[in-house]
Amino acid sequence: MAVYTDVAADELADFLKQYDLGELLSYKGIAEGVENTNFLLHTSQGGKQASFILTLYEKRVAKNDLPFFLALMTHLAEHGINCPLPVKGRDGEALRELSGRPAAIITFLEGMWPRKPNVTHCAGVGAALAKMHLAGANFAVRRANALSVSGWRPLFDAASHRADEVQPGLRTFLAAELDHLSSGIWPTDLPEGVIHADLFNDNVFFLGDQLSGIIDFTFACNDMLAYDVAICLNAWCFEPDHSFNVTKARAFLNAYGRLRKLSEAEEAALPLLARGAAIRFLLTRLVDWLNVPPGALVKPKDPLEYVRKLRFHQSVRSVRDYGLMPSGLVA
Ligand SMILES: Nc1ncnc2c1ncn2[C@@H]1O[C@H](COP(=O)(O)OP(=O)(O)OP(=O)(O)O)[C@@H](O)[C@H]1O
Ligand SMILES: N[C@@H](CCO)C(=O)O
Repeated sequence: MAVYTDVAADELADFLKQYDLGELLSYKGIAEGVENTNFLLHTSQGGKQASFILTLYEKRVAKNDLPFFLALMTHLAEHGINCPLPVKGRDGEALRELSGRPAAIITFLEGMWPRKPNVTHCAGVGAALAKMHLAGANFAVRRANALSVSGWRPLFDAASHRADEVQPGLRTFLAAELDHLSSGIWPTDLPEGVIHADLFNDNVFFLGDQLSGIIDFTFACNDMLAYDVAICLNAWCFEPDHSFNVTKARAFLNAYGRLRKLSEAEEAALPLLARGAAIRFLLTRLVDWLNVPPGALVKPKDPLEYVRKLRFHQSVRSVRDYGLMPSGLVA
């Protein structure tokens, strides 16, 4: 996360009076991330210290969607997924307002996100993603994916006139890819469920090589489960020089498939879904790159990383290129 909205100490102390979290010892803004404002809080109660995360929801989050995210975290935690839990105030409410923004406190998760993901991390993520998909199966609340195909064109329109400032030719490249993906080829009949939709390495915590939990459900929604797999292929299976690491992909896909087997149709759609996932993050990054709010504590993420990833997916012919032997074929 980042810090877009400042919170004064007395304002926060007043805010915390609505909770049973004890006395505020300290708080600080978290510079990581790009979407929302986050603070790490330390409180003390009866001589015991505790840590929490306070989130102020910013630009891309619709207020009406917040109950979905908070209920989802509770549901997943109740179904064996280690994720933060929303903290309720004395009035039983987890969602309220602070500094003019919707705000919630969530529990602190131990662990570190991996700066240099290895094959073991990728396998851990595959298993965690499959567990999350299975755990979300009976979650009754629904939220459409605002950042699927129909959400990409408005992002393009907002940024395309300046795209060539970031890389010459980028506008034409994006326009052609968008036309292709919105030409009626996007799958509509693959298995759906609750997806995380942003399971990047900074949203997955590990203790050593052991996955300890997942965070940041502010893009979670109902969509194709295989689309979440495609997002992770983008986020976890490329090297810092943006070359694709098929060993990581194989480890990730095999670990996922051991818990939730991809159907033949899902496997066949994976290259297309990976292209869609790449353009989704390319576009949000491009918009953010060109629109850093003055004074915000945030480091925008590089959109061009996703141009290279997208070019790779454009060259993929089947899941074999992702390290998987297609179902139905004998190895
Ligand atoms: N429940 C938590 N427990 C511990 N640390 C947390 C927790 N939630 C957030 N953090 C810390 O805050 C950072 C940013 O959080 P988060 O990824 O939710 O922000 P964001 O702005 O939504 O980021 P992104 O750019 O990934 O969308 C995390 O990388 C982590 O260091
Ligand atoms: N995980 C995203 C940021 C949040 O949407 C990215 O790396 O672009």
